[in-house]
Amino acid sequence: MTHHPHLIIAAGGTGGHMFPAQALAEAMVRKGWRVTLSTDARGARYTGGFPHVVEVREVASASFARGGVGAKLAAPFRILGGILSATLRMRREKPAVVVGFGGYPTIPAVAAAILTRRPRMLHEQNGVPGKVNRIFAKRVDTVACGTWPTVLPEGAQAIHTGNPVRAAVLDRAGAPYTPPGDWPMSLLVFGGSQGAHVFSEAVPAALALLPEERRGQLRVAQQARPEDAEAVAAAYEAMGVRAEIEPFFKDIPRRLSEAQLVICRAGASSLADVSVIGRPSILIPYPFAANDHQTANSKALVEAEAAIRIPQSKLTPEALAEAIASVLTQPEAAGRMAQAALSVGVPDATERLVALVEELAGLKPAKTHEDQE
Ligand SMILES: CC(=O)N[C@H]1[C@@H](OP(=O)(O)OP(=O)(O)OC[C@H]2O[C@@H](n3ccc(=O)[nH]c3=O)[C@H](O)[C@@H]2O)O[C@H](CO)[C@@H](O)[C@@H]1O
Repeated sequence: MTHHPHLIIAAGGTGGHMFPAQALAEAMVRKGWRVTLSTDARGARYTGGFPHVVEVREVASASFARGGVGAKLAAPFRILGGILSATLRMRREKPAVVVGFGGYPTIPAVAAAILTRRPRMLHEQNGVPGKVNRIFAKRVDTVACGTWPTVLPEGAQAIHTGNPVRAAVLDRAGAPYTPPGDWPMSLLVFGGSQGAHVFSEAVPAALALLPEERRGQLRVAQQARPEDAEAVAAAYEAMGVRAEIEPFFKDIPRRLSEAQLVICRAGASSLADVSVIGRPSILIPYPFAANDHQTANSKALVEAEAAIRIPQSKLTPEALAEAIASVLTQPEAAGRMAQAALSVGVPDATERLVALVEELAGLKPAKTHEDQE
């Protein structure tokens, strides 16, 4: 019987953690590894997208943040129980590597890897780590960072891998950018996976301030929550702007590649998409994200002068209109922004994660920090 190295991937039950976990799982399965996913019931629902050879191991979900008083009191015991059974199992199984992607459901597997001294790493998607990754950051061999720089506890071993993006984004990586000119200009507006209510008022109000002839050249595609869609469509129609309004665009990669300007939040995957394809952007970080991590996420693009950041507290129609006009009326500057975005993008994030896993398993010589860019 051939020996397949065993990778345990632990990921919390939200798209933000699951998506990069899935990208790594697929790549490792292709390499002939046996992959086990450790997640909770919520995470198990995402696993439809995982390669079927991945074995899903559900852990009792025990978040301190959710549930009633009874659930909160029981949470530490459930977590301890989870750690204990994961530890006993890991002692038997001796996985080659354990990778945690963040979230409460990763506690048992990552803690067990620490207790049984298995090679282990974390992947942190955001510029400020979530609670669980912050606790474990110094007790793993490596923290692979989706966002660079990432604020980590002192002493943690950090390496920049970027956040994996989907195949449809990679197909358009660095697609030639058409700077704004006299032809129709496309403006793409989207929130995170849920959409952003503020954009439904702010963007039409900003476009209303642009000179009429400029407005006439615009083609807007805007993600809006279902309850806002009608009002947004009516606002654009009233000012003669051609607009497509959808609750969720399935073809964001194509739309990004065709956009002259993107207005979005600063979620980790959104920024990975924008920077791998390479488009100028106006970013309005979601102000209630834990530890304001979206502002941290946007740092690299803003410092590279690829993006204009407007804090939500300063998001007036005037400020947004000024930012939009500054990109759309300066084709050369817009072209430079698109190029600068590419310098932040990491199209080979999945390969970088794979290389780290192989290195931890002792299958590849360790890279020194100097080898990194
Ligand atoms: C509100 C909140 O706390 N959001 C968090 C959540 O992001 P959330 O999952 O909301 O947002 P992300 O930016 O990470 O991902 C959104 C993904 O959906 C795509 N998309 C979006 C709109 C659309 O119409 N079609 C479409 O395909 C985007 O291109 C992107 O690939 O997890 C991320 C990763 O931990 C964090 O960085 C975010 O801060």
